[in-house]
Amino acid sequence: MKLEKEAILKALKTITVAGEGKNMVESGAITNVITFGDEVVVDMTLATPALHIRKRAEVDVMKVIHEKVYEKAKVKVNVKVEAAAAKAEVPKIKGNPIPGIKNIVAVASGKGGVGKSTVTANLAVTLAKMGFKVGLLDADIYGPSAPIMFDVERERPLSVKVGNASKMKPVESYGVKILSIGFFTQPDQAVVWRGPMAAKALNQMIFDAAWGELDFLLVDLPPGTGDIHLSIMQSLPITGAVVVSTPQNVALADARKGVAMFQQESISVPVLGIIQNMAYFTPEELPENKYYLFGKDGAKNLAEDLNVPFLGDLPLVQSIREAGDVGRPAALQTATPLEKAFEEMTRNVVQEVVNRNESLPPTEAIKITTMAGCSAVKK
Ligand SMILES: Nc1ncnc2c1ncn2[C@@H]1O[C@H](COP(=O)(O)OP(=O)(O)OP(=O)(O)O)[C@@H](O)[C@H]1O
Repeated sequence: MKLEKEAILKALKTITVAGEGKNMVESGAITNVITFGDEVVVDMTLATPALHIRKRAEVDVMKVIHEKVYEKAKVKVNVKVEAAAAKAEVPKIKGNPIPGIKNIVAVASGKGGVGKSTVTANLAVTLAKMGFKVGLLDADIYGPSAPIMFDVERERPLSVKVGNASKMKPVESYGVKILSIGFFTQPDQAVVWRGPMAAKALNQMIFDAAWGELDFLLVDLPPGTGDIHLSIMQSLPITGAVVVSTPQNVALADARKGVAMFQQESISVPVLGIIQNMAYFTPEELPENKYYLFGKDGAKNLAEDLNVPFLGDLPLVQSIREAGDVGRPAALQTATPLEKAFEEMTRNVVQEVVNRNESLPPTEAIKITTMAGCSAVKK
């Protein structure tokens, strides 16, 4: 099938970029269309840096070409954001970037127990396998699990000299530098943290630590949308947030709140996307069979509904749980379908970080000084 440029342009004239009156061709958003056989490359330039609008425009272009021109067309959309327009819309940067740390990615979940820490651990080792320098800050004050998941329960961060200062050296496992609130508590003791105490401990793990050069610092947040989340967002210029959810309705309702927390005007942390954990159950002996125990595609539909990227499905399999319990994240098992699933999810996260960094300036560590900021989050 040979596609005609004219037919593609005609189809593109039927859609608009969100928030713009004219169609994509007339508004000048489409800057070039090239066809080769059944392949189409569409170049677009958008005036808005908003990730969800870019994503929507990309999806709309693909959809309209498939619907109106050729359903099997191989479509590639290159989106550029006009820098001048992008700068006008974003706030001034006044946060404290952490020297040496390029990207800070927060991993959150609305509901507890959906596999946020498991996903973070596997994301971390997959990034490390891909050659990135990775750190993991386990900020889950209610149930720090990184020490178990990385088999470093008995280790403690050592003190090292950096210049004249004494700094905490993260514990390293599988190529990931780790600091966890669990290194400072007794495993069998219930620790009740007051907000300011927890914030102080976290601040030390962030700023009094010798993280060195990192491409990614993943922050495993506690479940929910509470005080501690605010403390972290006040302290850290977070590049973006990933929200983990299962497809189940109760988890989705909380994931929606999680996304809303990051998108609050007073917080404005870009949401890189949603990961669907426990998307389906696959028994080890019947790897082709999928059972949708918690419902099908709930988190995927939520991502679409909220106009945020969908970052991938992870199955519910016994080996993920076992690997977590023995302290060797499942993504380290090579040549398995699971490794592939973790790699795909990780590639999507990296791609969204790249997209985000191309379209927005660094996030500022937010300043919340009034109770209004807090109550807004608890809505
Ligand atoms: N895809 C999966 N397949 C099998 N087991 C999983 C999967 N994801 C998570 N688990 C298991 O589910 C349990 C909860 O996972 P995890 O501790 O990662 O959740 P969490 O959301 O971080 O919980 P918390 O609310 O305590 O922070 C663990 O036992 C973990 O091994």
